[in-house]
Amino acid sequence: MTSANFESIPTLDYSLALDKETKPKFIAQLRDVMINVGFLYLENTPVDKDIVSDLKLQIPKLFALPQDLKDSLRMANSPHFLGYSRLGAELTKGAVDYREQFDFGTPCVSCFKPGDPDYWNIYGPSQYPSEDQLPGFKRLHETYLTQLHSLSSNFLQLVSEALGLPSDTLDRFYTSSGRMHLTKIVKYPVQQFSQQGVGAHYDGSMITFLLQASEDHNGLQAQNLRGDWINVPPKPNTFVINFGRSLEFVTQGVVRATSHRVLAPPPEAKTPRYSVPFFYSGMDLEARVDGAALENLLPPEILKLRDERGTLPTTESINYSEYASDVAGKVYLIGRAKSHPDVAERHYPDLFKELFPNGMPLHGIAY
Ligand SMILES: O=C(O)CCC(=O)C(=O)O
Ligand SMILES: [Fe+2]
Repeated sequence: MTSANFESIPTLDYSLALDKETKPKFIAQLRDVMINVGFLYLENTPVDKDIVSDLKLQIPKLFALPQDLKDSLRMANSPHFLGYSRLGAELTKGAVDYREQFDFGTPCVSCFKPGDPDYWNIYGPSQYPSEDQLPGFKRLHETYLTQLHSLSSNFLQLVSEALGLPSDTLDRFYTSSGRMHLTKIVKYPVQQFSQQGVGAHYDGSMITFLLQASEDHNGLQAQNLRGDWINVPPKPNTFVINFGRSLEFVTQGVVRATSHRVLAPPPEAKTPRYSVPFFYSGMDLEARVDGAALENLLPPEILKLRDERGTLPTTESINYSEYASDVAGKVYLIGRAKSHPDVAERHYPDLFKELFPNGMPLHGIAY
């Protein structure tokens, strides 16, 4: 068994899950890791290695586009919170994040109609540089997203099985085909002084698949049950998987949403750090993912493992607690609005006033 006070991040071999003989071993390892650690490296996935290496080559070119072109794709254009954010535009836990990023969704057409709840407007089309500006990028990235989407839905089934439930149990939160999953392409430039790349937080998505696209950079850290920060260094040919608050809520705390953060590269790093998180976040907008959702389904022996692990006495992350009372779409919108108040002010003025009664914040709330 791994310890909830882990000192390093375990690695799971996805190929074990694809073979009938070895699948039970994989499921047992996954159960242990998702209850005690909430973070893992996944190796031997079916994601095409050539697509991953082509994407890694394209990322510096994406950020090297002229600043006015990047600004023309700014997130404030988009009610779906998709687009470009300049360095320092995002806030986590009351402080500026030193990262520059593009947020994209899996291909999606907005289904929002006037009169719908405002959170129906959070899924919609992405803003890409044109084919002339960055040849091949959109097609490559969308192919990558298709593969990550397929890996996510297969992995979610393994999570259900590791909970001792039928493999399609968690699919009920993702029933419609038109949902959008969120991804970011992120650049953390070298900083002269110690700075947060992104502050301590939980993810809201059920599962996050992170590609650490700069092989030689530390920076990502996960928090164990004692509150210590543990390095999650890049490991070639793997994805880092972590679980988010919606899965923690829906499993009544069995699966750990693990607090994590990124330290910006220090001057000796010399080069920026790049990363690509893919959030399996496109749940049904009206889904409730509170503890009642799977009530009476979770087997007592699984709940016992949770109780033996204990709960977190110390954490620096407190976000996404709204899952206890609001539907998934609303919680997603609140999280996005708190991270990007300028987008919220423009496209969701009523919500902006509710969240920021004193006007545009100098510092964000805990997202
Ligand atoms: O860039 C990373 O390595 C992690 C980013 C992250 O945790 C996030 O965007 O939620
Ligand atoms: Fe995260």
